[in-house]
Amino acid sequence: MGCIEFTPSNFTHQASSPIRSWPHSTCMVQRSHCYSGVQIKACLRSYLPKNHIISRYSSGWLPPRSLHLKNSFEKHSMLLRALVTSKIQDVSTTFVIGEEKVGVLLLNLGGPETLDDVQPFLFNLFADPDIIRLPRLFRFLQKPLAQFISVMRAPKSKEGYSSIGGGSPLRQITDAQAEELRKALWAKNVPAKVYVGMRYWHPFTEEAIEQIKRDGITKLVVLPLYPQFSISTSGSSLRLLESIFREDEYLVNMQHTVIPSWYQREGYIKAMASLIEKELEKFDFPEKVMIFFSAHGVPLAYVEEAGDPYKAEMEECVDLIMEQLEKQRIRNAYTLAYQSRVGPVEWLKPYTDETIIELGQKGVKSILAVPISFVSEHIETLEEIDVEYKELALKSGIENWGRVPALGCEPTFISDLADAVIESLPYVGAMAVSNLEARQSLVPLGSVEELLAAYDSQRRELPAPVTVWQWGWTKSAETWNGRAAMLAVFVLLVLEVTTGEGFLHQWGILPLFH
Ligand SMILES: C=CC1=C(C)c2cc3[nH]c(cc4nc(cc5[nH]c(cc1n2)c(C)c5CCC(=O)O)C(CCC(=O)O)=C4C)c(C)c3C=C
Ligand SMILES: [Fe+2]
Repeated sequence: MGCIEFTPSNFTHQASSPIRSWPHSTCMVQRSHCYSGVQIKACLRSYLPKNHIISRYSSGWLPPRSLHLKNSFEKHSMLLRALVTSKIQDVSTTFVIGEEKVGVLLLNLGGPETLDDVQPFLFNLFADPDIIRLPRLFRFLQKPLAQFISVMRAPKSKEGYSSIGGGSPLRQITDAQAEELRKALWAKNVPAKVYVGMRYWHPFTEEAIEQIKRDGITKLVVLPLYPQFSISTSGSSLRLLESIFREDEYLVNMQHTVIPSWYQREGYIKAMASLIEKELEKFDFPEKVMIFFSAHGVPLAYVEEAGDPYKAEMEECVDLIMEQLEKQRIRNAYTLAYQSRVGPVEWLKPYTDETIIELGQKGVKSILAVPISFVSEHIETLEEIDVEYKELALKSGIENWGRVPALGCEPTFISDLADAVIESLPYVGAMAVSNLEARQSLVPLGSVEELLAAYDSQRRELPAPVTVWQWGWTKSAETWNGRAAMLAVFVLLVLEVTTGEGFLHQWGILPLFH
């Protein structure tokens, strides 16, 4: 076995945190393929930041997982790049045991821990312009509107949360995932610290960032806990992070990289497939069960007008899981639908509830629901799927219902997340790869700013706000609730202007117009 050796002479591009004692690193590249030395050098050059020196090339061999990628040097060079990345164990260790301190920031949504938290949690959610984006002229209404909607929705949301034990389990599960990820990283010789930053509830992203600063982290891997990217989830968290980074001198100089989505990773796909296989075995006739992937929806306009890659990533993710199941000789029928829509605008279709009814009408007797857009149990698995959809299915003629648990701390999954972090380490602080490379690489990476620019290059407006909300759990209430909401917002505005008191004054917005 030969090896490729290279010496990263000066990996950093920011003078504030140089790696002063980078050792001579050796990277093994397996060879069973026809690369020429020139090709491998070219490949390494394309992967490494410009100032890296490839000190010596001898030979290498490629591992089996590359063999299906035939005939394309471009593909091979990508693969080789990924291999180089994943094999640099000694370099990764250098990141943390040298003068650098590596942190991993897990981004998640957060959830109310008690019933009293529900309304303020909802306020934070609806105050997010990536959830409701008002036309520029009406931006000043964002907070009053969020206050209004959250107050109106809170009673029904509370019902939901009280039925699952009085609060969201999200914090507890995410903390456990962080701890398991930390252990997995240490077991792989990467002694990093892992932080949790929630978008809408404690521990808020701001709190995590404060801790990161106190700990003196110099290199940060940002890992949203959403397998697929959506403007409304990872995008929103990253946008917030971007604004925090911009305003803080320490953070501006801290090197970071982002793993924007990871639904395509082998470990994640295998973990999902094995959970599905295990649940299928609980049915009397496993091969007759319809595998029903149920993803959280987003308004259709996010995908069609704002360019959200969520739907495409979701569909690809389902295909990959089904391919994996096929390898495990499981060839069940399957379908993908979208749940949890809010308000009367059109969301991604088909809708989960309508699809369940249709399947019942077509004579399907057994369904295994697979929550696919989130890796923790939460209100929408524990209440919506386990209670509402199950009930609907049974009413629609489906006799057998099962549900795949969320991944949580499943070891294969956590170990794969750790690998994703390790593979991303050489990118930390390196000049970002081009958009093309980011899209093709096994772990697409880039800085927060570049990522957001790639997804939202012209800062296009997200679709018109969903101003008409449903705040009941039932769909039939939508229209009237929506009309009432519009009327109430109108009355609210009239009162504000005529009395000089109200939400806008409270937030110091309206005096601007006096
Ligand atoms: C990938 C997952 C999610 C997407 C996409 C998403 C988009 C999205 N959500 C709302 C509105 C609400 N979401 C709520 C809770 C909630 N949302 C997700 C995930 C995604 N949301 C999770 C995991 C949770 C549950 C958190 C928990 O506490 O367990 C809620 C609050 C619950 C309720 O009252 O129904 C709202 C409201 C919109 C509008 C949106 C896309 C624009
Ligand atoms: Fe949501």
